[in-house]
Amino acid sequence: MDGRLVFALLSVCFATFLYRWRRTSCRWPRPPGPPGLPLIGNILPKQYPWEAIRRWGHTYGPLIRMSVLGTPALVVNSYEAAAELFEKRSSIYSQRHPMEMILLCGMDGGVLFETNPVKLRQARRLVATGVSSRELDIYRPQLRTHIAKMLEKFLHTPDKFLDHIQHLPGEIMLDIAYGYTSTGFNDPFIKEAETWIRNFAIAGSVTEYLVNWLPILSYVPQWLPGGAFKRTAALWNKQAVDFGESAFQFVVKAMTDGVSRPSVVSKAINSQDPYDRHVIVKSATQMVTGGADTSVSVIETFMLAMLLNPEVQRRAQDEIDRVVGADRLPTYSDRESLPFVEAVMREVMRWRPPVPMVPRHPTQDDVYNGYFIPKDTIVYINFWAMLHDEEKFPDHDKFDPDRWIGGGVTKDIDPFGIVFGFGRRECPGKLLAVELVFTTLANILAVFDITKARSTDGQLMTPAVAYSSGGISAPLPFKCNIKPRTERALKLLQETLACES
Ligand code: HEM
Repeated sequence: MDGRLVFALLSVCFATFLYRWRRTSCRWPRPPGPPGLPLIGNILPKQYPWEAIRRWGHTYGPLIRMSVLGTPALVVNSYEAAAELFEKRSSIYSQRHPMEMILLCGMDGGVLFETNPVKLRQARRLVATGVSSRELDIYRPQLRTHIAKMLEKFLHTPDKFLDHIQHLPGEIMLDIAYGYTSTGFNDPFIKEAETWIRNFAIAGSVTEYLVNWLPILSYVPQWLPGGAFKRTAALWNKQAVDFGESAFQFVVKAMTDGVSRPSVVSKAINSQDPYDRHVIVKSATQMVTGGADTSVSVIETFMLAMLLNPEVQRRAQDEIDRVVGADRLPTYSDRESLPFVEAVMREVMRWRPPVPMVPRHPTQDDVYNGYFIPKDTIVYINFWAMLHDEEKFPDHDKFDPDRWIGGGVTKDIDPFGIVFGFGRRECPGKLLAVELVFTTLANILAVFDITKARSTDGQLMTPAVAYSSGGISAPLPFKCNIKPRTERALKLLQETLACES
């Protein structure tokens, strides 16, 4: 080999070594963490990794260092550390890189994973202004109609209640994002959206795909054994692109034909301050996925909690009967007058937060509490650990809305201040989510009793509290009995439906 080439190579190696040595021999220690296996590092349990990491916190404290297949990661388990890093130091901790599987599936960019600051600002603006409190006034009647229609489905096919809940937020999000009205169960567009939502949740899971921790695997050809994930990614990529494009084109055509309805996308297309087309297409699809599965999980958790805690259900229903009366169904404007229903909603979010952890990527080296956090570490915010902190929530795994009655709710324990994230990347759909969830919960309570179902041999069945372990965690399928509470409640529902139609 040419001597100059050897010299150049040696120089590069030496410079790399020096750079790494300088960073690792930095005078600050790294945060503590569980010892890992050589090369493999730490092995995260496939089920509920956030709970395992919460328990590690008993030994290692609020910041936990891990390494998975050579990729360094840090998990923030406490509210105090999260508020400091993601709010006070948000200029360092507001970046989110797409995981490798998300990249392979073409689900990167948009509001969730844009790394270009100009496009990210556009994307945040698009969603934040699209579902601001002013815009919600426009969408409120649609929201109520969708909820009333779901209650009607509960009435006719109560055993399919999980399907009905699954469809509700997706239909609302398609309506708000694109002005699209679903034609029912077999609506092809809804099906496309649901496929995209499902694919997205799996691709973004911390434990589902090895390539998310070992990006070099993305070079494995599709046809090799072990390359199946590449075939999956190619299919999901096509589905993601097809869905984003057809949804966007639906709005463009409706606008051209003069029949478009108010929507986030039509508002963005008409904006005086123009948006990049890609930003609109990707951010709108991510709004659908960001708003759908999260809200589904919350409503399903509510059903499970009511089933398992009949006395809580009765107290919430009594409050609605007392405050709202028997002449109408509850609306969002009743929220302040229904403190126990509010406490139920708060406890649902705390007990089983739909998004247990999210990743961020510091854009520069940092030191927190005497610990060194290097720039390229993936930093996970463990919302689950914050909401299951035994010191703040005694008997933390018990569903107990009374935690929220009578005392002040400080920021460090308020689930509404935690489950939607922190700082500049906080969920931009928070207002919509809270309104959607509150209105749905209050209306279900007003119209229906939720009780245990019976098995074929007549025994009452108590469902297990078992959840999926993807990026968004939701109850595994369970059965329950849904019956209208009174003739009066039924009549009110029918009147509401007639009025909305
Ligand atoms: C109960 C329902 C919901 C929960 C628990 C939830 C939770 C979250 C969380 C934890 C994040 C990440 C925040 C962070 O990094 O700190 C997020 C981001 C996001 N959410 Fe929500 N969300 C919900 C509903 C919605 C709705 C209805 C929308 C519709 C507009 C939405 C759209 C988004 C978007 C677009 C992002 C990405 C923001 C960014 O990365 O800058 N979410 N959400």
